[in-house]
Formats: sequence, C-alpha cells, structure tokens
Amino acid sequence: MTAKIFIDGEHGTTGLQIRTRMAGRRDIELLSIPEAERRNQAMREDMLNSADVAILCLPDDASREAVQMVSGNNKVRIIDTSTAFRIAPDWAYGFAEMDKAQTEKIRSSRFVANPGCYPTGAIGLIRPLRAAGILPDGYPVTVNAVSGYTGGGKQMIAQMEDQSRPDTITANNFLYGLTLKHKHVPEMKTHGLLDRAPLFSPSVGRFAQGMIVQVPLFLDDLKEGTTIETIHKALVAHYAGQDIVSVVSLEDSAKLARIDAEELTGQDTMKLFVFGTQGGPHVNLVAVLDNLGKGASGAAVQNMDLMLSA
Ligand SMILES: NC(=O)C1=CN([C@@H]2O[C@H](COP(=O)(O)OP(=O)(O)OC[C@H]3O[C@@H](n4cnc5c(N)ncnc54)[C@H](OP(=O)(O)O)[C@@H]3O)[C@@H](O)[C@H]2O)C=CC1
Ligand SMILES: CC(=O)N[C@@H](CCC(=O)OP(=O)(O)O)C(=O)O
Repeated sequence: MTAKIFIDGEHGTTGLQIRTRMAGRRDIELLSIPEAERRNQAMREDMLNSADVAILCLPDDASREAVQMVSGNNKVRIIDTSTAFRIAPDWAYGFAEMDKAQTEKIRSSRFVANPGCYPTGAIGLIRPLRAAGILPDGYPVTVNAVSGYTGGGKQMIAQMEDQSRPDTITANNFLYGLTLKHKHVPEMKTHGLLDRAPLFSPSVGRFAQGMIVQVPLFLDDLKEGTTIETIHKALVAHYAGQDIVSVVSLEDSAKLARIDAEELTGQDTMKLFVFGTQGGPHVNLVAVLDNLGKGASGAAVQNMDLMLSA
C-alpha cells in the first residue's frame, strides 16, 4: 500500500530537501500544491486532511495553524519541522537515537516534532553523559556552533548569495543570537536532561550546508574519576546498535589536525568526537552533521519511515 504524504512548505529549503529524498520512492504518493498556491489556505487544508502523514516545513505560527486544521482528523499524522512543538509533552521528539525508547515512541505517535539542527548535535553529545551520571546537576554547559547559511532558510540564503539586496550579508563568518536567548535553548535543556539552561552561542559561515557543534567540558567538575576514555566509552555504549550516529575512536580523533564543517554535507548521519589530551584537564565534545540532513530533512524522512513502519 502506498502512503499519502503532503509536505506543507514543500517549496522552502527544508521542504525541497525532503521532496528530493523521496524522489523515486514507490511506497509513497506525494500530494502536492503548485508553488504559486503555496499559501492557499483552502488547498492546504484539503491536502493536509487527505494525507496519511503531513510534514510541516513552515514557520512556527503557520505550523500551529496547520495542526489546528487537522485537529479533528485522527487519520492524519504530523511531523513538524518548526520549533513550535519540540518540548510539548504530547508530542514525540523525533531524535530516534537519543535513548532506547525513542524509536518506538516516534513509531507509535500521531505527532512528532523534528529536532532543531543545533540541538541534534548538542543533545547527541550531552544526553548520554547526563544519563550515565557523568555530567552532574548544576554543571554550567556551554554550546558553541557554526552552521551553513541554509540554516536560515530562503531569506538568509538570499542575503548570503545576492549582493544586490539592501539587506545582503557580506561577512564570511558571523556570530548571532547575541542576546543568548536562541529559540533552541529550551529544547537543548529539556531533551539534554539538563537542570540549568545551557549558554548557547551560534554562528554562520559562508558555506551552504554543514555544521559543527561543540560542548567543551572541565573534567575536574564532572563525576569523580571521569577521563577522556570514560566519556568516550559512555558515548560508544549509548550509540551501540544503530548506524546513524557514529562515535569516532579516540585514536582516529587524535590524528586529526582540523575538523571540516562540511564533512557530512549531503548525508543524513552525524559524527561525534571527543578531543583532548590523556591526563589533561579538559575535553571538547564535537558533533558534525549537515544542518539540512540529520539536522532537518534527513531526520524528517527517518521519522516518516518509522511512522510508516508502525
Ligand atoms: N533550514 C534549516 O536548516 C532548518 C529549518 N527548520 C525549520 O523548518 C521550517 C521551514 O524552514 P525553512 O525550510 O528553512 O524555511 P523557508 O523560508 O526556506 O521555507 C518556508 C516555506 O514555507 C512557506 N510559508 C511560510 N509561511 C507560510 C504560510 N503561512 N502558509 C503556507 N506556507 C508558508 C514559505 O513560502 P514563502 O516563500 O511564500 O515565504 C516557504 O515556501 C521552519 O520552521 C524552520 O525553523 C528546521 C531545521 C533546520
Ligand atoms: C543559521 C540559522 O539561522 N539557523 C537557524 C536554525 C535552523 C534550525 O535548526 O531550524 P529550526 O529550529 O528553525 O528548525 C536559527 O538559528 O534560527
């Protein structure tokens, strides 16, 4: 049986990438609205209510409206890629590898919130250490990151690529979120199992897709006896038995002189590293992913496949 899928926002950055990933699939019938009608409420409502799974690739407010449009129709299941429902208690958080029960939660949920790109890296690094008791209560977690500019959607893509625009961005690498109130902080705190909000400082580089997320830690302030090896072991144990998130060996990490933010561009996987020197006081946890892959569209397709396998 083919499943009917509607991507609301299919002509945007995330929507287009999801559509590309579904091209050629015979188990799916893609319901579609012509680009010129993308904001036509009546057509969207009709498509939303005709789908088995609707994937929302819209700004937060438009996502909330779309969910309202199907609220009385129990047949339709939703994957929302916006920030609107990521810490809502009645939604499943769509990061299947974040703990052993999550795959099943996603498979059986009607409502699945796709994670943000930065939180995918940050939670991927932090949560296993909280679950293993390595990262204690009260630890002041900081998260620093660089993203490809497609993370800012159609508008930032135009600002970075079209120098004739009055709002063009000329910087090759810039910090933003300078008020330290980025919309991803609540999600990192909740699903990272943190008792204190992390201090998150994002940046953007002049490359389209890719991402590095860093969580530096002081070993002396972690569970007594924690070393670079125990941290690495905890991550390896956490991600055993799946093939989306990989943990690079300490030996291979030690040989690296630099990390390329674009290393996984076009892929739907994520790589985790633990950097530092044996016996040294610090470690730097690093996640590399494609902001549009495991950070958005790749995760959405993974979640859709889990839901369709129920
Ligand atoms: N880009 C990324 O790396 C990631 C993005 N996301 C999230 O995915 C969602 C989509 O982001 P992104 O694809 O980047 O954004 P884009 O701006 O690239 O695309 C959004 C699309 O939604 C359409 N749209 C906007 N408002 C409405 C509305 N009221 N009704 C119908 N259609 C509407 C837009 O049409 P129009 O052209 O007319 O504005 C556009 O086609 C956002 O919530 C974003 O936060 C999640 C993870 C990563
Ligand atoms: C570079 C850039 O602007 N990135 C976006 C986040 C991209 C992402 O993960 O999106 P959502 O949380 O919106 O789903 C931002 O900082 O708002």
